[in-house]
Amino acid sequence: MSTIRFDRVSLRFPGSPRPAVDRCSCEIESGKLVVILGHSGCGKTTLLKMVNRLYEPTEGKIYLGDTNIRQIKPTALRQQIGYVIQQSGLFPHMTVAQNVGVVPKLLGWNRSRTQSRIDELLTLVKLPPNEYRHRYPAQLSGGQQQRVGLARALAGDPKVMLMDEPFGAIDAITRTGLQDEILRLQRQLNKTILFVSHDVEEALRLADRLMIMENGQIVQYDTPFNVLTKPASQFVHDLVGADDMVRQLSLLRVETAMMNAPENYSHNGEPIIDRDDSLRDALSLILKTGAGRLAVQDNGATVGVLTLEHIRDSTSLVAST
Ligand SMILES: Nc1ncnc2c1ncn2[C@@H]1O[C@H](COP(=O)(O)OP(=O)(O)OP(=O)(O)O)[C@@H](O)[C@H]1O
Repeated sequence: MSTIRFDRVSLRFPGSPRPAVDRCSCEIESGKLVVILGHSGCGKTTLLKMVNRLYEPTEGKIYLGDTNIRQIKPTALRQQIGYVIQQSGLFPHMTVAQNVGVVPKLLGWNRSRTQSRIDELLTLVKLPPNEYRHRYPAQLSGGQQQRVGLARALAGDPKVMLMDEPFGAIDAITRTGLQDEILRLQRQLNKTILFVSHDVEEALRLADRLMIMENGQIVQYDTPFNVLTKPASQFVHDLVGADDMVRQLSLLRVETAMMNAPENYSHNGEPIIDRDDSLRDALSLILKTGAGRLAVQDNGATVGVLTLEHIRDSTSLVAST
């Protein structure tokens, strides 16, 4: 089990008047992507760094599955947890292949297993191994460096990934592409991911669950849809921009409002939309084609249907808050 559970976790840095993380309790379900969202200084990174024991809580406990992480040696723990940070953290004097091979080497894998894992991972993050294997980090763009950082974090096949503003320093267009990659990879790999962001659009786009933090505390932990439609406080409402409907339609994914396809559903020529597309895209497709409903697809398979009513239901919920 790769559930992460925080049990009344606090951390007060020495000499600080108030805790950076204050009595946080919550459970991250196995296989979910949870985005920690909040203003600068609210404790996001501090909470994240306690999971791989870069910081130790001053109170409370953190469990990985059923095990209190204090019972796991930090080095062993970090081999089980992938870690991606903003500035990729690649070793500049090592090639791409050597960087990705760091954890397999630590785990004592032989040369051929390590090499094939490196090629598999570079292919997974869309960097053709023949072209990129021998390059140094300085010979890559910022977005490519982050892809290598991601491949490196995935190398030991960890069940848990910690990602601390991994795309924070990347331009907006590359960033959207990398977010798409994360969604695609997550469908394929099903990791438990804790992802820190202070970008609302990124958070709403990626998260299965949003963890909203304010002054070291978790003030709401829910799906993006519920956070937008039922913000727990004025602070959350203002943070996520809960009264801008058009913006919300462009941020919420089709899958948040669709109805799952019935078991015997067969595609009948309806216009097709991807489950990761926005509700705004879906609305314009309905208006453009005049279709009664859209077939929602994932990798060519129909997984749901979406009608104007589904979209209207989601916006009327928003409007009523
Ligand atoms: N090593 C440290 N020693 C003392 N105080 C710290 C330390 N690291 C962080 N803090 C303080 O703890 C609080 C939370 O910091 P943290 O880095 O977790 O915030 P954050 O939400 O990740 O912010 P940002 O979005 O700016 O990265 C801040 O007030 C910060 O100044």
